Amino acid sequence: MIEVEHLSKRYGDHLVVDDLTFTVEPGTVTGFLGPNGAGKSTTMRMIAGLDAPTAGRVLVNGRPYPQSSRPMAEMGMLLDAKGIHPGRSARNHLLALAQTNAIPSSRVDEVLAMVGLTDVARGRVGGFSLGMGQRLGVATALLGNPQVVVLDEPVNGLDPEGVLWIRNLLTTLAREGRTVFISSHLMSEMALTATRLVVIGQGKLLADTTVDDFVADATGGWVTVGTPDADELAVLLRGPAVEVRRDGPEQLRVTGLTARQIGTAAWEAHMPVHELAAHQPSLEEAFMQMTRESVEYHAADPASTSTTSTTPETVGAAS
Ligand SMILES: Nc1ncnc2c1ncn2[C@@H]1O[C@H](COP(=O)(O)OP(=O)(O)OP(=O)(O)O)[C@@H](O)[C@H]1O
Repeated sequence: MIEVEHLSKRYGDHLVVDDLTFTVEPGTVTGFLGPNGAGKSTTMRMIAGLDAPTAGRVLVNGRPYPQSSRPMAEMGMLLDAKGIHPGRSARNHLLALAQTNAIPSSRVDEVLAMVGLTDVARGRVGGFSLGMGQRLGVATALLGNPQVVVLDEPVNGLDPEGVLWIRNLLTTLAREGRTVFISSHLMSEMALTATRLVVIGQGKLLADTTVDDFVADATGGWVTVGTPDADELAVLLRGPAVEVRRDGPEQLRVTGLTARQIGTAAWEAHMPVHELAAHQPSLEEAFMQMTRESVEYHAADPASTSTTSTTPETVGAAS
């Protein structure tokens, strides 16, 4: 379990993490979301004890992580997959870590097999692709068979097969009762992998909920209604908070009412309905809605910037 309690981090006059409190429970994959610069990596670094909080604290399995006597068995982390010496082989990198952490060397071959690097384990890490480096980072995180796994952007650089692999791996780790905390910019991936979400914006907690509730709470859903009485039903349904749009000769798009309310209204008015389909916003749409106010780096409208130069901020568009 990871307990983040009133955690803050200030760099100069910039409050990068602002009084964050949340708990990451064992047995589930929890996604960590926020626009660029929201403070996710800084929070993960404080969880790892790599950055000292300005205020508040983080407990990993009940105590500050730097106090752990068996750190690699307590928590495995992937924070920067590039932080491995390029001249070393993957196997030697893992062996060195195993030796200094009292981990049997047989575990090295085990994790190499788990991440699919057995065949290239004796090759120099400097020659690895981004995806291979990412796999080695995951192998490093899992070396101590940790109870808590924290991965910053684990999907980065992985091909579709790799994405599927990491999704299955994370789900299996959670099913084994471990605490799994991952950040990702890929919303569709997060929707498939995580069951809980912690969302932050400008360092502040915006949501700590399940993926299902996060999407259900977002506005922007609509109901498609198919009926030969489209004009009459549109008149019946329209109201101050209800918008009805014609999508086809026998099709309406209704916002502001549930499928159940529409079905009941049509039935009471004796109007036949041959299609009634509720559309929920995607996780991506829900995320954009929630974080719109706290996005630090907005992409400029291309139409309005066609004659101006592009600044670094506009390149780093919010994802
Ligand atoms: N060592 C540092 N010194 C000063 N400012 C920093 C430092 N580290 C991070 N920041 C600032 O803190 C803010 C949050 O950065 P952080 O990397 O934690 O965000 P993030 O949510 O991980 O972003 P991204 O999604 O782009 O990776 C940014 O404005 C960043 O410039």
